[in-house]
Amino acid sequence: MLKASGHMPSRLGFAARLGLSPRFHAFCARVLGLKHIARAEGRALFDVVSGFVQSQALLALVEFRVMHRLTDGPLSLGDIAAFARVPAERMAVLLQAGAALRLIRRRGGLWHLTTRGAAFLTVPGLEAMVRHHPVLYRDLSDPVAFFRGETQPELAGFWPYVFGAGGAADPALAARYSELMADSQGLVAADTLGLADLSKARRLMDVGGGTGAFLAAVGAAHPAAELVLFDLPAVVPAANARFAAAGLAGRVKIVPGSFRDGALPAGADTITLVRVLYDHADSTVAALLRSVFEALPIGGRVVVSEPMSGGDRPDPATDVYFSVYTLAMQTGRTRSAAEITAMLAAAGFVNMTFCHGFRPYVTSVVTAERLK
Ligand SMILES: C[S@@+](CC[C@H](N)C(=O)[O-])C[C@H]1O[C@@H](n2cnc3c(N)ncnc32)[C@H](O)[C@@H]1O
Repeated sequence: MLKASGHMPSRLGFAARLGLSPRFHAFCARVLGLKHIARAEGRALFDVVSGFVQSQALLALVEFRVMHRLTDGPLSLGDIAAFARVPAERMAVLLQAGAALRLIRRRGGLWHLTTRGAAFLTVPGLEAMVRHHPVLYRDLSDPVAFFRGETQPELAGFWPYVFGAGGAADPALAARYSELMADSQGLVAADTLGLADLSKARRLMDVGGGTGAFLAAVGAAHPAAELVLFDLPAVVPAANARFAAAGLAGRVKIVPGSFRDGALPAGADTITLVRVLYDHADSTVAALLRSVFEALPIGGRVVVSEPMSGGDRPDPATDVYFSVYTLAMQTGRTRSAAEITAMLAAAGFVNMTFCHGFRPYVTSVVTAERLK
């Protein structure tokens, strides 16, 4: 335990040395201006300390379908306790927590849905993500052993394709993870199309395109582009139905295959990799980027879209959530734009551009060109 009044390592920065001094904290608590900063910092610190309880309270509200039921109108504590089959005094604690998280609120003795609670229900993929979290939560139950690499995370089994095409041979499993991905693809597609100008793409191939949600969005935004979907054989059948429903069946070619097992099909002038790189180890990504380079013509362009680490400026969303999530997957890694740029350069690409995401926890984009 560090004693503030005792010896302090001289290599500590000035701000950290101040932060370790109880006298400095006492001083801040007395001085107007500094007092507000100290309180805000204290709150932020407590949010970090209590974050796991917040997310478990949210999961309970979701599993009891409290917010869903409130979309039909306000309800009393007794009604909610009855349909959730929870003793009223315990449900009162959960509802109070939900109100503190601004997901619901109490007015006139009844519980109502708030704008934030309604947004939670309507943002595609958010509820599915929360319901999927018990797996990640179990994986992190012993964080010391987890970070030492002494555990066998369950998440690695949830995303079996990261170990090779054979891992995704089970159609039921493939359908389960494809659904989770497709649910959240709406936001990713909207932000990717806002960050990268794809208007010049004549033939666009989406590698690791899942069930085609991104290509459907590209097809709607760019009616003249020809579209190609490349993904594992177990994943692509579900894409047919999506393209037929979107009236895109005639414009999309589906190519089943694994980018680990050989060259990518040539012919596209633009190749997109949406939430693909962060699933895989550096060696797999290096080989994939080289295959993308080989498949593109001179003048061709690659577009990488996924949540990225903040690198030198750590990002509270991506560097905590996605970095730990991809670590639990065992093969994945949440890379910064600088790391992705360096890997693109190593594959032969030039003219890299980085478009910082509007919502970095949804996606950011790096593009690059093949010029020789
Ligand atoms: C995280 S999902 C992203 C799906 C989609 N791009 C999206 O953003 O919703 C990764 C995708 O890469 C595909 N994938 C993984 N390994 C692959 C491989 N070796 N060859 C082709 N596709 C692969 C998976 O099947 C999956 O559809």
